[in-house]
Amino acid sequence: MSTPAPFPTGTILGYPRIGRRRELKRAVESFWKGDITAAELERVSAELRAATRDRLVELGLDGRGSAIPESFSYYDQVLDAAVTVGATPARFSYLEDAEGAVDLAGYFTIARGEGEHLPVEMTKWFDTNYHYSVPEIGPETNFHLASTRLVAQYAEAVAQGYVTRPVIVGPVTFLLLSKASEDAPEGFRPLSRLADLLPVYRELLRALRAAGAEWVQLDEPGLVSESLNEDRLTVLTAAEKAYRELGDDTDRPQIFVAAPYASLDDALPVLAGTAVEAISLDLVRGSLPEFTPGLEAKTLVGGVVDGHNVWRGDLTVAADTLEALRGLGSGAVAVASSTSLQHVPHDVNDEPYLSDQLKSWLAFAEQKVGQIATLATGLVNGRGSISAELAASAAALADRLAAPGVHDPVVRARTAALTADDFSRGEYAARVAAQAAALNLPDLPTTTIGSFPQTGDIRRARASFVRGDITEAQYNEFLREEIRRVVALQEEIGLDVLVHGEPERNDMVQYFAENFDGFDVTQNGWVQSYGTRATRPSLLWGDVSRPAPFTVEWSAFTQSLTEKPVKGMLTGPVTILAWSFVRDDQPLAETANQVALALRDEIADLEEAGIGIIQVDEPALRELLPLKVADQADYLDWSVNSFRLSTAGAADATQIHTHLCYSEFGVVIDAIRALDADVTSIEAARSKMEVVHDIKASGFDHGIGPGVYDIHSPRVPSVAEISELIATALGEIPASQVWINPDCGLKTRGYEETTASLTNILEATRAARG
Ligand SMILES: CN1c2c(nc(N)[nH]c2=O)NC[C@@H]1CNc1ccc(C(=O)N[C@@H](CCC(=O)N[C@@H](CCC(=O)N[C@@H](CCC(=O)O)C(=O)O)C(=O)O)C(=O)O)cc1
Ligand SMILES: N[C@@H](CCS)C(=O)O
Ligand SMILES: [Zn+2]
Repeated sequence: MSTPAPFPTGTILGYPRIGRRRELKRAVESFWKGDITAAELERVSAELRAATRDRLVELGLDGRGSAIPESFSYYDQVLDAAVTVGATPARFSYLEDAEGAVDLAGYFTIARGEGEHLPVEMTKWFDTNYHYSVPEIGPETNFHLASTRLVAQYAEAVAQGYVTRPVIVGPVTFLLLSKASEDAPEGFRPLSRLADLLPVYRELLRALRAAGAEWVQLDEPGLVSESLNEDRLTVLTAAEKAYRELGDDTDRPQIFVAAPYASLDDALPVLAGTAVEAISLDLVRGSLPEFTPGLEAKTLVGGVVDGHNVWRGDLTVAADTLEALRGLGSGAVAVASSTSLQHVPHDVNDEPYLSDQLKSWLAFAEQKVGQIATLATGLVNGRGSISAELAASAAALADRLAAPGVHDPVVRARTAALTADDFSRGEYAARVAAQAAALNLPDLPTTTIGSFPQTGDIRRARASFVRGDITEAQYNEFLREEIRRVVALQEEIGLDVLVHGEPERNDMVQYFAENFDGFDVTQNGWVQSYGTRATRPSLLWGDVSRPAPFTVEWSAFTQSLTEKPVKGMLTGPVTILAWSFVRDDQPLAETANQVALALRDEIADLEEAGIGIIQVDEPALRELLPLKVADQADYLDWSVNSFRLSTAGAADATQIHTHLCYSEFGVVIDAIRALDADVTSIEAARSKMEVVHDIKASGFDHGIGPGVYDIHSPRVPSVAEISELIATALGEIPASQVWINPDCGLKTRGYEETTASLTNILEATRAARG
């Protein structure tokens, strides 16, 4: 390498790519529908990328100094890496051209499936609410450089006048996040293919260098996690091999290894011993490392601006941390976001309905870039040069900590007075007897998870109401009519425990945030959840309480329509926290208990209104599990306790359900038992009832509804298939414990497949009862 360019003093690890108004979602979905061509989609995307680069320079990043990450993705960054290295699952090989490359349509087909070809699996990305497409790797995977899209994007930036920094998931993380392909032999480990994968990365790096790239970013969060399927020594050995081999190549851009979401710990000395030129440290989640030989030759990139949350934070603390980092080695220090900013919305100033005070406490992606530019100035010109910004940040933080609502004495008194009794219900045996007498349910009771299809009509009616085009009375009557239909449908199908279908909810967390004190919701604060789907995480800024009942009216109305028991439907405290941006000025456990008490109040009112079954959903229980093993016990303790606090006020005769999905729950099965819900419905169909073995092995003795219908696909399961799943469950779990239900809510499905699937479920259940 000739005269290496220095690492930029201020940078970010990645930027939201969906567009301020979800332009990418609209363009991609239009392409899927055939309304626009691939070329038109490429044009919209190129415009988005160009606008992002321009904006990042306006906000203070160095446009010619490799500070702007090329972190765009049409759908998912892991899928991008897979198609780059030629890892097309065998069932999609028909999508490949003679060079083994797939085009844009093929790329989406791998993500979404086609006909009989199931899509690649999707699972959560570290401890975030982002979901990636899981690569499938086997001995047969023919690694080769199959896409040079990243090189083309770099060239596009150059043509725009910039020198940017291409970003790709690094080889170790890529393999750690992969699963064994269908054709792989039992026990095959994707990481065993590292030696075959590295030459492809080397070729890609050479191509980027040839195009002029000074720096490339390889994302390696796999190195911070202790929760992936390989032992630590294997991971460290792989990291050493990967970065020694890539580092020793001379014809490459300088390598920046990014390690977000926690500290690198023992992976840091490993990287320090290789030739990579820069390493990022997540100094928000992780702590400052000790002096490590080898680091003096690297640029240490301090991730001091939280990429995973929206608070403005304390810039002085960030500046102090950077100083301490500088003290660690004699090399260069730079400032960055702790993670990619893909986890936060675009712009606080794009929120017309938030108060100026709340906005002054917040930093979304644009504001965070501004903070990084400020800290970079401080690194170069000294603290004095940014004293005004440091003072403004300190003032905003002081204002936040003293604001009414952030400390509500009534809420504080309530949590302070909690005793052990508040976390426990009566004996399970007594509950079973009381519920049997109250509910009179058949063997193998059938139910659904809560939501029925959120049709375009429902979303349009809500949009009309929000815009003021229809009155509240009109909107409510529309919802009641929807509920009448859903109840009639469930009675016709023959379900035993009915639901209202959740038509009034825009989102299972945002709806609660709108009805609790201590929260605000955003108008445009979209954050990508997966592919073209996004959510608007709520802002949990203050002490939480519930001013008035809000689900009771809907549940009571529904119960008035039927003789069958209606299940009230709440979102649990852990999930509300996991899917919101949560205040960072007190332990999560304290905030979780406040939310739990707000839910407890709602449960008391539901009981009062005659609702005998109440479900408290905790799909995100597994999601917040810390990446470091040492932190997991404490998390499971407070999360389980908050669920228990929310439900322990219920009478013995009230049947408490919970529901878990979106993860594999085997590792937290003891925590699930400890929730002490009377009935737990859990995603199982998608993994062909695998979880049932864990349930049996754990001695789980409460009600359990392993899902028999994979609601992630429009496929209607046949009676025979469902019967087989029921038989598997009954082979492991006593029939007296078993409930029959789908894997999850039906909100993303259409009515046709929903009706057909539920009808088949009932037919299979009747046969099993016989
Ligand atoms: C279940 N999951 C959830 C997570 N987090 C949550 N907070 N909520 C969740 O449900 N995390 C894990 C998973 C992630 N899975 C999903 C699945 C599906 C979506 C999704 O489909 N999102 C929609 C947006 C949903 C929504 O909030 N809708 C609003 C309306 C917003 C809107 O787009 N309005 C239109 C106008 C409507 C019209 O005229 O048709 C507009 O503004 O243009 C609502 O219903 O009121 C998505 O489109 O991405 C997300 C996560
Ligand atoms: N009650 C919710 C749970 C989703 S995880 C639903 O049915 O959509
Ligand atoms: Zn679910």
